[in-house]
Amino acid sequence: MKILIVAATEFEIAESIPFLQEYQVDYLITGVGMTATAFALGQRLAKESYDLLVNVGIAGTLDPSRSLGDLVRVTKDQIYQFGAEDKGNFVSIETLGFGHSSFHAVLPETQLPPVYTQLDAVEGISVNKVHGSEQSISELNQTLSPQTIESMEGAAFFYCATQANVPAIQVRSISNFVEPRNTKNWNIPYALSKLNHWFREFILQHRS
Ligand SMILES: O=C(O)c1cccc(C(=O)CC[C@H]2O[C@@H](n3cnc4c(=O)[nH]cnc43)[C@H](O)[C@@H]2O)c1
Repeated sequence: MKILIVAATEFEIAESIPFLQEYQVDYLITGVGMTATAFALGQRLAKESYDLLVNVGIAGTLDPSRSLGDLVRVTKDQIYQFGAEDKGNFVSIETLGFGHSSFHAVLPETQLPPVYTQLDAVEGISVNKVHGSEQSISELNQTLSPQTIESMEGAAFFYCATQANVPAIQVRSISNFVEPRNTKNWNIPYALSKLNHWFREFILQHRS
């Protein structure tokens, strides 16, 4: 099975690049955000065929019961607030009739290994602006499930995979809580160490 590992930045998968080269697993660095992700992945999928796309990265969580470094599988991801404002109300892109905002993981026909299936399944939102104020976070808490995670790429990744009809999964390691901005509370090195360990194990289990 031909796998493509997709990450926003090289930094996020740097410690595993020698491993990916040794096991001849392709990887793609897209750049941060939905636009960069869609362009880079769209270009790659126009040239190469894959059996499974794996989006890996870090994320914030709304869930106070989580620990930094927890790994989650994202089964559904939405482009957050994709639509229009109508005075005080939000009108979704679906209601406007211009498309979709939510996209899903699609599993391949062959069973994925326990290292994936045993992860907690959560929903994600993809944003252009990381939430970082009491007011905007309180709106999130009123409208989303408490387990929701936030990234800047996930929905674009699922969108591309859906358009290209390729199975795709997304796994994120929690680097921070979605809270009023304080990056001193983030633990990116620990989250990345857990993430890299996870996807190396995923590749090994998947091959055996
Ligand atoms: O503002 C800073 O100083 C800062 C320092 C390190 C990283 C950032 C990011 O915004 C990283 C964005 C990057 O990581 C993902 N990510 C991680 N946590 C979140 C989050 O709470 N909300 C949205 N995205 C997050 C994201 O997918 C990007 O790839 C800032």
